[in-house]
Amino acid sequence: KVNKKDKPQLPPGPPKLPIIGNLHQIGLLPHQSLWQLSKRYGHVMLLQFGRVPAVVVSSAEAAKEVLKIRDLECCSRPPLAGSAKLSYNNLDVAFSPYGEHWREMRKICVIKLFSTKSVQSFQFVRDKEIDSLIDDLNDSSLSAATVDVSAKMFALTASMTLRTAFGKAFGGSELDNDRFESMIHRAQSTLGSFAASDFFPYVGWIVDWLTGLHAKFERSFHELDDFFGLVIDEHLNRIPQERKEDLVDLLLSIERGQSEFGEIQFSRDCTKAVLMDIFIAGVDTNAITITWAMAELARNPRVMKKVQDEIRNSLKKGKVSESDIHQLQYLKMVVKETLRLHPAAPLLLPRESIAHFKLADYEVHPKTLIQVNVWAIGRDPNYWRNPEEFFPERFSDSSIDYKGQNFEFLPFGAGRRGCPGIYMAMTMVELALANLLGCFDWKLPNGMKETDIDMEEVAALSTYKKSPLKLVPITYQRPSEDQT
Ligand code: HEM
Repeated sequence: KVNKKDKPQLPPGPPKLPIIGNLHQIGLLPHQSLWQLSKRYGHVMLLQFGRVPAVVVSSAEAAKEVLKIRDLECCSRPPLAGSAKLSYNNLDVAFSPYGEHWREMRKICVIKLFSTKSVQSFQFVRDKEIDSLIDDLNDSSLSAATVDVSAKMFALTASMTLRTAFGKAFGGSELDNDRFESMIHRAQSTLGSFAASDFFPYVGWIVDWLTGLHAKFERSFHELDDFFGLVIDEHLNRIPQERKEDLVDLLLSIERGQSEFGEIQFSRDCTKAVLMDIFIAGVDTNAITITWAMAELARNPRVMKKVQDEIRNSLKKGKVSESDIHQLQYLKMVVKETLRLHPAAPLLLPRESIAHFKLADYEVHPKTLIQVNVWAIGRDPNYWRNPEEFFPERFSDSSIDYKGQNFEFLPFGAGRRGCPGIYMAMTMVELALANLLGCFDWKLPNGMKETDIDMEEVAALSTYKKSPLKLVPITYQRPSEDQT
């Protein structure tokens, strides 16, 4: 006889329907549906997505257990159809399961591609892109034109990433801006899709064929693959004198065995899979963060003025450069506050347990999908006073940072699978924002009030602002005594 007290207890969760389990309870914004469910069933809850058990974590304490104390048990990724397709069968970093391949690929990212030294070596790229952005916005200011900030920020981060990774500008000959943007969004939506084959083994693929999801995955894969193939061919055919080393050159040298990373077979597909990660992780997340920050500032004129004053008074010059950013403490708080309310990946990337373990006294079995709702944790009144308010001052005199040590604030995740691109991301985001705010004042278009700014979200792999943010830039004229 087993005493009831000694029986392993599974986490609580909502009742489920036959076959689909709880899938019907996940709406278009899964982080919000899961947040509502967690209010009823607790900060560690168990759901069933078709045949797959899923544990959803919605508190800092449980997040710490998953991402720190039990990191090793929780650091794999589930085999999902969309990500497997785009990552050349999980040859990349972000979606590959825990193991030797992932460890080596991650090492390449941390030591080579996204290291401080590598990011700093591309400062000239970011400088040039900021110059063109400022010129462009000055033109809009002259004609008092309304600017689509969301689209501009996408173009900016796409150009910065493309030129860093591929040595080529956004809107090059093969891909115009619109095609490039839809290619990225299609890939995002492929990676963020719920495929029937993910949750219904053996039969789900039939549903994916019938609904056209399979064809969507194939299309997205082929357009990315063709693009990467073209870029790689261009690099291979370049005459040596024209070479200016970018991330593709680095990956090709690893492929040729000309580097210290010899533990895995680094094939052409590995190169393409890492390029896919850089694209997907690097472009949209940064653009989304800058756009949310601008939307919050446009809604909060007090904060907008305070951050502009900081930039203009402490730097006493027009364009802000990277070496100036450390002086802008309030700007850094604005970025943190944006990441708290609008983490680009509100449920992080999905994890999968690889062993049996206990979480808050509940049993978790191997092969359980694990989702950490950092969006809900960032809005939890247990950790944040007036959590819905955009109030960057909450970070002054506080050591809370986004680097994965403070579990109430996890926009980049934490632990072994935490984001390795934090430095690259923050360099781009802070530089772009400092220049948007230092060089321009921002007005709302005709007759619009602050409260009219729509903050609705759309979820794909990342969660972005549903309606594009439209604002009118006005070039800031520095008072003449400051012009030195
Ligand atoms: C504001 C910008 C960004 C945000 C909010 C962000 C957020 C995240 C999050 C939440 C994860 C999953 C962490 C986890 O599972 O614990 C992640 C993973 C990752 N990010 Fe970022 N990221 C950003 C920018 C970047 C950039 C610029 C790069 C590089 C180009 C990058 C590369 C990656 C990679 C490769 C992974 C997978 C790591 C792994 O599975 O080992 N990210 N990021």
